[in-house]
Amino acid sequence: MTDSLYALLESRFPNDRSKVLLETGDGGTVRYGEAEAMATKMARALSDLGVNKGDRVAVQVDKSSEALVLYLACLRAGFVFLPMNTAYRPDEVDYLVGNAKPAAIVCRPADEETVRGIAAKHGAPHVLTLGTDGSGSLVEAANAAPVDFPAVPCGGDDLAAMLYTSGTTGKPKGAMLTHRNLAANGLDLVETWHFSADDVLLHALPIFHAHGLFVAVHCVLLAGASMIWLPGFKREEVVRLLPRATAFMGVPTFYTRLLDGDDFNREVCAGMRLFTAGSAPLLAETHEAFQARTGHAILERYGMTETGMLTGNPYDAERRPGSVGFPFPQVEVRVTDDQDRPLGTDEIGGIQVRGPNIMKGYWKLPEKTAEEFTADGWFRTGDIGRIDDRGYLFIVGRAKDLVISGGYNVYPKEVESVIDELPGVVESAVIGVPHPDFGEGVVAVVVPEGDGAPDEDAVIAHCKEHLANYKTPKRVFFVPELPRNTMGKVQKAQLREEKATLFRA
Ligand SMILES: Nc1ncnc2c1ncn2[C@@H]1O[C@H](COP(=O)(O)OP(=O)(O)OP(=O)(O)O)[C@@H](O)[C@H]1O
Repeated sequence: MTDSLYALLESRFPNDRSKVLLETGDGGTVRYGEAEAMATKMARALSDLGVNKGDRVAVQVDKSSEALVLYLACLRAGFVFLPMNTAYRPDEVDYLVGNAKPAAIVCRPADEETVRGIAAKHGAPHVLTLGTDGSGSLVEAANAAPVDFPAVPCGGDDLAAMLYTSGTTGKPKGAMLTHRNLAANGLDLVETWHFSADDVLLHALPIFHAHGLFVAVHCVLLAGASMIWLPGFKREEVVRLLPRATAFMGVPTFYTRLLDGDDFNREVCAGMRLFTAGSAPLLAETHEAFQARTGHAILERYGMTETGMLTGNPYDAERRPGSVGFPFPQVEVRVTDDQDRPLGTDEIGGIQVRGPNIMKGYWKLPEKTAEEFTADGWFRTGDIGRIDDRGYLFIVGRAKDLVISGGYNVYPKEVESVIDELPGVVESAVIGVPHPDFGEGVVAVVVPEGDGAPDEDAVIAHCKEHLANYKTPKRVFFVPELPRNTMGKVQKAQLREEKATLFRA
């Protein structure tokens, strides 16, 4: 008996292994049977080097079909897959390698020399390379290995993957995800979102993050479905290939970019049954514009690296713009006060979650882990929200974004919503920056649209009309666009840094 995620996935693979698992945008294909055989050979090659069950395999490579096969190989062998953001610079890789102590590092061929230096410094025994065209020493070693490596039995509690998160608040922490965590969440999603063997998912997300790696890939594998595998999000490619797909998963910026041209329309989406969004809040107006253009209501869901997916708008009932919907079947969600006491309908507090999907803890940080869980096993997400009388969850902000001005709590999301109502405003980001009197002063950064955009005084006047004075921005700045990372998250830390000395005498 094994609770290995690999065993579960394999049990769901189509009987006919000649079915296409993925197709690359330029017509190349990988069949289920080929992926299985190659994963076996890669597992064998890494194992022959001395990588053992429970060892971390750190990976910083561009998206390719081989990179996906490497993930499967690690699951098969019981290695802990540790994907790294492709944008990480050597210092960041150095930190992660020093912290995670991987037995092997797989990197882009061009980074080999740098990574070898990092590996030597931290005693990581093996460095292998993987290029986007299937080149590199990892594939060479796998090609030379026999198709002979029985799947390693794993317990539900054994680690399957480790993803580093929250670089925005200090040093990144490794979220330890077990076979049970990933399996439970994957099964919830496949069922809730009605994935079947007939689905074709257009995959344009990165795979170093939970969204593209777990949410998207597990839905496909657990349903025995297929995917079109793009190296990244390119608007023209997505518009070209959508007519061949049934499902698409994106971060909000994917959707605003798709809407940015008339060639994206109902016809392109005729065969689609599901669009999902997450990783960052989807603006209600994007949701509405998308529905008007395509007839599809984007299904917004909410999750975290540490927890997998937590809630989502319903598949069969109303998908409400601005809400992140209901808990997935195996997930419990509550909103609490500072003392972990559950709050009532529409009361705003910390979002806490519980279920088989919640991580085991932060790697080598037992104290930090203990802080994030209540005594009875609820995980503190750090997000702030409310649940309405129909059970829909709304995210109001993030605890780490909270601004405390003159002793009062200001939830940036509330102020942003008021500013965003103004004609001529595309979107806004509200931050707190050091202020000599108030501790923190509220500052708004606004993206204007067209000629009718309001000026600083107009934004402040509008806020004063709808919000208490302490919530009203003291200053307003205009920028052509907000700084975002690859997952579409607004980089508030960067904005705070830019404005850090604004109120200094
Ligand atoms: N649909 C959504 N609406 C609003 N916020 C969301 C949504 N989905 C995810 N989020 C936000 O993303 C957070 C989870 O993001 P993630 O685990 O990627 O790391 P992070 O905390 O943003 O930090 P880092 O990117 O530095 O790792 C959630 O806690 C929530 O704040």
